[in-house]
Amino acid sequence: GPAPDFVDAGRAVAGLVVEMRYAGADNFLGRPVAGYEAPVCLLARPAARALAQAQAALARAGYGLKVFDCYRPARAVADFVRWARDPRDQAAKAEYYPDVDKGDLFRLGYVAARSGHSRGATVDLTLVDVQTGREVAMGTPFDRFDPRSGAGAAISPEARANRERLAAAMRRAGFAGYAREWWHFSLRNEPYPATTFDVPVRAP
Ligand SMILES: C[C@@H](N)C(=O)N[C@H](C)C(=O)O
Ligand SMILES: [Zn+2]
Repeated sequence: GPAPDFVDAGRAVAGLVVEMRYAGADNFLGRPVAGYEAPVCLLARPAARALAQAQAALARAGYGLKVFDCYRPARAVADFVRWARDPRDQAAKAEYYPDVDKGDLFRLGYVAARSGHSRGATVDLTLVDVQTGREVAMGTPFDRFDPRSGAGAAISPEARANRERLAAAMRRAGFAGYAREWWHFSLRNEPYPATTFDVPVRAP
């Protein structure tokens, strides 16, 4: 199909912290994921623009955004699916899915077999304190596949306020959250609502 109009959000969004977890080994597979050839955050142009709006609004309150995943090629999702079918490989279980069977991650909605990330307008992200550069408390770490990562979980008042601050900024910029994962947001008005892309993640 035609090449999507993706931009490097690390360049397009002033102050954005980029930590592409699936390009390295610190993720729920415990190894780099297929299709991530460079640790860059690619997003469809209107999604990058909306992210810049959220980042600018948060900056006025002393916060910034750190992204963990952006555009995700279809081959990366296929890698997730293959990995989930191999019960012998549990390298990252203790850190990422201590209380769920890896074979249930799709059925429980923690990982999608057809992901909005592959359309280039979905991001996984958290808040950082601009002064210290440190991530704020969110109750659970990114990609902890557990009910405590979802809406209505019993977490500290501080973590609840931080989740709400992130969600409010993203909402105002045009993104919708996801009830099971505090870090996952999709642009409501997607430029490619019906296209799953598979071009690898490379520095543009
Ligand atoms: C795997 C996790 N970071 C995520 O993005 N989950 C949603 C459901 C997805 O895979 O689209
Ligand atoms: Zn996500």
